[in-house]
Amino acid sequence: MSSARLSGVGVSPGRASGPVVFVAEALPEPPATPEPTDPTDEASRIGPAAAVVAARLRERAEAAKGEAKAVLETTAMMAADPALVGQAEQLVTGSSLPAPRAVYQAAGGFITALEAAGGYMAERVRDVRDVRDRLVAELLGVAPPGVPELSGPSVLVARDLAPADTAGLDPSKVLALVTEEGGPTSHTAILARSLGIPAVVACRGVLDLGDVAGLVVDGDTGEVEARTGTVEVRAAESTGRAEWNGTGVTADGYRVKVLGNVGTPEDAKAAAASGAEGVGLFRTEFSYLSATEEPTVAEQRAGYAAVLAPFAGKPVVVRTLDAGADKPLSFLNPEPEPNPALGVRGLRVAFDRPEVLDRQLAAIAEAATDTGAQVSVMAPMVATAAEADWFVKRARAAGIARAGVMIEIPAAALTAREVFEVVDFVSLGTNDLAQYVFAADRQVGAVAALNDPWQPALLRLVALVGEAATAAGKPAGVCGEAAADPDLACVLAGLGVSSLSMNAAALTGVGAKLAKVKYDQCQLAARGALAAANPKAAKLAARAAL
Ligand SMILES: C=C(OP(=O)(O)O)C(=O)O
Ligand SMILES: [Mg+2]
Repeated sequence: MSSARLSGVGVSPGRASGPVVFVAEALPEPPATPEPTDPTDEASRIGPAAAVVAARLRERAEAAKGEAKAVLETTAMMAADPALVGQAEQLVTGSSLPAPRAVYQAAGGFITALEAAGGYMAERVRDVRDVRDRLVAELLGVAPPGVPELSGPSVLVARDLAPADTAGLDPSKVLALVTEEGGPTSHTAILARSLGIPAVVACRGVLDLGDVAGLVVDGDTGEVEARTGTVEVRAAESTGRAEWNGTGVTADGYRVKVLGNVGTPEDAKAAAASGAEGVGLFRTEFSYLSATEEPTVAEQRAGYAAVLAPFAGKPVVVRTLDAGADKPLSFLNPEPEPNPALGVRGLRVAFDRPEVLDRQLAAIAEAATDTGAQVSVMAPMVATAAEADWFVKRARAAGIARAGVMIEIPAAALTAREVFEVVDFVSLGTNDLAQYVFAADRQVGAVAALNDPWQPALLRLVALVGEAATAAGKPAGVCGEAAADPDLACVLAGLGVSSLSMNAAALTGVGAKLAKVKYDQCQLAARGALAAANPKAAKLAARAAL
C-alpha cells in the first residue's frame, strides 16, 4: 500500500477517513455534429438508455425517505416519459442529430414550455435538467454529473460544490469533503461547517489522484492523505472539550453576546441547543437556493417563522436576501454577469425591484409576530450611508423598528461614522470584507491565503468600525467566519465589537475562551494583531496576550 500527502485549507474541523467518491463534473452541451451514419440505429439507443436511467432512479427512490423519495419518483417517471424519448428520436431521424444532442434539444423544448407555464410547473425545470443530464451521460457512457448516490459512508472529492448540493449532503454518509477549488469563506465551507462535516478546500491535486482507494482528511490542519489500500472508515469525533454557561462574557464581566448563524430550521435548533444567546445572522437566501420563482409572502412567513421559533423572546437579526455571486437565486439573478461578486448582488437587487424587498420585509414582520422573537433586519452588500438610509426607511415603513446593515464592502467600513448616523446597528461580514479588500475571490482556491481572517489589513478595517461604534454608542457585531475562531473572537472584542455570531459548532469554544480572559487581554491581543505584518504574526501576537 502506498500513500501520498496533499495539503489544502482546513475549513471545517475534525479528522475522518474512508473510501473516496469523486463527484463528476457538469457535462458540456453535447455538439450537434458529427451526423450519425445510421440515424435509425442512433435513434434506437435512446429508449433503452432512458429505461436504464429510470430504473436507477426508481431503485434510489425505493431506498430513500420523505421528500427525497418523492423527488426521485417524479424524476424516474420523467426519465421514462415516452414524449421526451419520442421527440429526441425524431430529432435524430429527422434532423440527423447525434442522440445526446437530440435529447438535449428535446429537453430544452420541455424546459421552455414549463418556464412559460410558471408556478408549480416551473419548479419542475430542475428535474427535467436532471433527467436530461443523466440521459446524456448514459448515452455518452460517462458518469452523471453531481453528487452520486453513496452506497456507504464515503469521503467526497469535487472541484467545488454548488451551495444547493452541499446543503443536500447527508452527514451520516459523507465522512468528509475535499475540494480542489474554493476558499475558507466560500459557501461550500460555511455549509460544511454547519453540517459538522470535516472539510478541506483549495486542495491542489486532489482531482488528479486517480487510482486511490481512500483518504484520511484532517479538517483542522488541511492535510489530506491518499492511500491506495483499504482505509478504515472513521467519522470525526466531536471535540466537546470546552464548557460554557451560555452567557458571552469575559472573566472580568465585559459583555460580548455570542450568537448563532443560521439558514434553516435545523440550524436554528442546533444553535439554540448549543446555547446561542440569539441569532446574529439568519441567511434568508439559503431557503431559496433551488426556487425558480419568488416565494409568496405566506410561504416566506411560514419559512421564517420555522427558523425564528426556537428563539422566542430572544434577539434575531434577519438578513434580507443576499442573492448573487456565490449564492445566485434564479428568480432574482437570471442574467449572467461578467463579474458577479462586483455586480448586482445583495441590496443592489432591491434597488431595481423594491417590491421584492417590501414583500420580504412584510413576511419577516409577520413571522416576528407569529413567534415572539425580537426581530431586527439588516441589509447585505451596502456600500454607502445613503444606501443604508434607503433600506432603514423601508424596514421602518414595514413596521420593523430595529434596522441595520452589514459592513462587508470596504467603502462602508471607511465611512462607518456616517453609516451609524442612519442605522441602529451594524454587523461586519468579514468573509466579503476580506474578499473585497484583497480583491481575492472567496471561491477561488489559488487566492485562499489572502482571505485569511487574521490578515492585519482586514483587522484594521474592523478597528475603524469598532471606533465608530463606540463614538456612536451603537453596537457593531461580527457575523463572518472570523467570529468562529476563539482567539480571533477575543481580538474582535478588543477592537470594540459587541457581539459575535457563528455556526452552532463554534459557540461553546468561543464562549469558553471569552470566559477565560480579561477584557484588557483582548485589547492587548487586538493591538498586537493590528500591528503585525502578516496573519501568522498576528495570530502569534494575539496568542501571547491571551
Ligand atoms: C457573513 C457574511 O455574509 P455571507 O458569508 O453570507 O456573504 C460575510 O460576508 O462575512
Ligand atoms: Mg457577505
